[in-house]
Amino acid sequence: MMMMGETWSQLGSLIATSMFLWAMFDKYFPYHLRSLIRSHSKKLASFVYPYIQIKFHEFTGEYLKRSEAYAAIETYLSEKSSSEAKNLKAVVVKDSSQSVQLSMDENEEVTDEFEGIKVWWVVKKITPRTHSFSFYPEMEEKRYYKHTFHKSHREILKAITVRNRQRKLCINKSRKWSHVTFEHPASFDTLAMESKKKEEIINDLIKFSQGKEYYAKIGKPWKRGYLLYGPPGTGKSSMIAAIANFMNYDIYDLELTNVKDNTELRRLLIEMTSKSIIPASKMANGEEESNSKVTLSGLLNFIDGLWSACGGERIIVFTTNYVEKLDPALIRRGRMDKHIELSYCGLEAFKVLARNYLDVDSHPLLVTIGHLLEETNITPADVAENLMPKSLNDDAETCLKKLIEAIKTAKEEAKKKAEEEARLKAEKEEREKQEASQDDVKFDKSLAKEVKENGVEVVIDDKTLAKEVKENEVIA
Ligand SMILES: Nc1ncnc2c1ncn2[C@@H]1O[C@H](COP(=O)(O)OP(=O)(O)OP(=O)(O)O)[C@@H](O)[C@H]1O
Ligand SMILES: [Mg+2]
Repeated sequence: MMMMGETWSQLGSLIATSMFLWAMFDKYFPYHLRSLIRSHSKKLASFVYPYIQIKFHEFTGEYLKRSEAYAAIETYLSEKSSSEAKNLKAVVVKDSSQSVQLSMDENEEVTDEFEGIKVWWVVKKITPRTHSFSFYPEMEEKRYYKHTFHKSHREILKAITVRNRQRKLCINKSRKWSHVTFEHPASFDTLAMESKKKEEIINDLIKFSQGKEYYAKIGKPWKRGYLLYGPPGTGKSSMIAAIANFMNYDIYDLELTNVKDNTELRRLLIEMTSKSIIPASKMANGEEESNSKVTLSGLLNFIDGLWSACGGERIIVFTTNYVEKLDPALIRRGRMDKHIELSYCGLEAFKVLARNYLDVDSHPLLVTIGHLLEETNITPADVAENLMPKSLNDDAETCLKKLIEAIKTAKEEAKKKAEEEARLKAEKEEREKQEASQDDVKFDKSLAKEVKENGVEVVIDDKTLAKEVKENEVIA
């Protein structure tokens, strides 16, 4: 640590000397010689100071908002600095806890290792040179964290930054995309579904992300369509978030009812960046199509055409609660390459939720719940809701018992619903039967009337009618 500080101060004086020499050169050397020296001086500077520095200022923007990056670094370094740094300051955390957090004092330096790369952090303070009197001199001081690393790591850090870059959630409002930071915590780890199915999806995504050359070779656009289907609350939206997080993609949540016409749709689609995912859904009754000038099938057709012309990887995820009601043309392979069913909660999915929500890996009640889940249709959303502790006294066992009760209730309700449906079905069938026989009577009566008007005797049964008709024909 000391060594680093010393090296920097030596470098500082070396740079000051070169600045003086530079001014001399600038004044006395001819232009072409100056430009030659300038090009070499860059190499020299990077040779004598082979480090890259990044500053994170505490206050940013027009309204001097406290930077989230600065706050995050402060929190991150508070633990490190309390064991390493000699000069610390105590800050009261402004949340409900009102706890005290130790952070680095000005000019204090902390060494850190990031993915095997040595980096240094130092906090600096700028005090403005002002002659005016201020009641709050500390308000005018500006702090920043300086992050230093060797320039040989530039590429690796760049790759890490890309990997950790913040994802965007874009929505189309008043003809343009506007975005907020996408911070959904869903991941494949937290997604409740069978591990085999999960692995299959992950492998598919990895294969797709590595497929740039392959797609180019087979002459297909680098895009993939997923169809997620299943009842409400089975994790379709959660899976879209997990895919975006896993792939590091931005989400373009296209609201078709906000799109004026096809020209606007086309422009919005072209403006989408690479590495993006577009969710689309269809309601069962086609409601969206009546409200919107552009339709889902229109969107899919555009995507087929437009995305073929733009490079870059893109995923479209289509979700529905009613796969059986979809037009097969919408979900044919090539458009929706992989069809994934999200279903009611089974034992394996439940175990993911129990680990997530209660930190429970094994418990005697899991067997009971497993049996109950086999006999009952309950969504992961309902299971999750029941697993969540609702009061300070709720421990894992209380929550599991609550879930057992909820599954039993759901089972009971499903039984009642099935019985009710069976009763309604029987009633309907009975009604239809009666209506059919009334129709027969009506038909017979009108036939009888007609026959009578034509001077033929009333006939009731089919055989007699057939005979009568035959005879009439013969007479005719
Ligand atoms: N498979 C799952 N794994 C983890 N959590 C889930 C899962 N399914 C549902 N949940 C929980 O239930 C909530 C609702 O789920 P989600 O929004 O993903 O359902 P959905 O299938 O998209 O429903 P809808 O068809 O109504 O859009 C989620 O926020 C999550 O907490
Ligand atoms: Mg959803």
